[in-house]
Amino acid sequence: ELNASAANALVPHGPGVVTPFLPPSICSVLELIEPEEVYSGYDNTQPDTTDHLLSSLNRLAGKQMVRMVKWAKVLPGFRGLPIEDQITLIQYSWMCLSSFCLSWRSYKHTNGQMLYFAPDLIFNEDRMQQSAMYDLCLGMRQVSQEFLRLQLTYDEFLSMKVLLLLSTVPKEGLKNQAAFEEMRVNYIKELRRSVGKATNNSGQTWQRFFQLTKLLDAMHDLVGNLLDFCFYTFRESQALKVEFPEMLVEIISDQIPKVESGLTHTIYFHKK
Ligand SMILES: Cc1noc(COc2cccc(F)c2F)c1-c1ccc(CNS(=O)(=O)C2(C)CC2)cc1
Repeated sequence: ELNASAANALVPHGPGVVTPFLPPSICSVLELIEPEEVYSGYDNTQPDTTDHLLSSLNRLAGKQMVRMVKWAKVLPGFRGLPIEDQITLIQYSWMCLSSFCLSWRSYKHTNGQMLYFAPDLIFNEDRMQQSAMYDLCLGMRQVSQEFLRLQLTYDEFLSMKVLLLLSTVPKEGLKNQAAFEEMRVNYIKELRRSVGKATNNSGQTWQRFFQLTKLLDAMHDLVGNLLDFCFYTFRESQALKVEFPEMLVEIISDQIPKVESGLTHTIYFHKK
């Protein structure tokens, strides 16, 4: 259907001369709307105590969330969903999106050696130990090392990220389930196109598509553990002296009862 619309989008300029007007490709829009990197404002003069590290991560997450919502609002197809569904999808997937972007930055900037939360907040081994979530950090680092092994391309990363936004839904379904499913199918096609470009449409395309969809499934298991840690830290934030910005308080308070009463459903590409 893109070809048909592209064909009749040919703009005639006088007899016989036709200048093709092609709508921007989805991947070029995704590149355009991708948010800039965010600084954490980490105070390096302070000791790397657990509460200082985690409070700084939370401040950074809050800043990232503002940009994530702005990104979703200009994401092709997302505006067409009912506002309640937009809020639900962002609320259910924010940790997954945040972690996936962390893996990409860690891959791009440190070749998967460290966790590149922000240009001014990079976790080496010591900080991972100090953060009280060493295993979670190792899990995230493994994802970025998988990006390195696969030599994940930017376009593959961008279409995979949209699929993560569209992977956790209410068990009882969204307000407009059909519009959601159409959007999801379109971004699966977009991922397929990006993989085709990365493999020069060789026989490797389907194998790579299989590997990338396996990687997306693996994100959910890691993020489930992250959310558990998040909900625990949130509940004990006073005792642990870990600060949460207003943006996160809002999202987490809304999300905890839904996750803990089993109202959320994660869409996997592959059977367990
Ligand atoms: C910012 C940011 N860039 O990536 C990520 C997600 O990835 C991880 C986050 C922490 C440890 C990991 F190993 C991750 F991989 C975030 C992020 C930071 C804080 C919170 C909410 N706070 S929280 O309770 O979950 C906590 C972590 C402070 C304890 C949510 C996301």
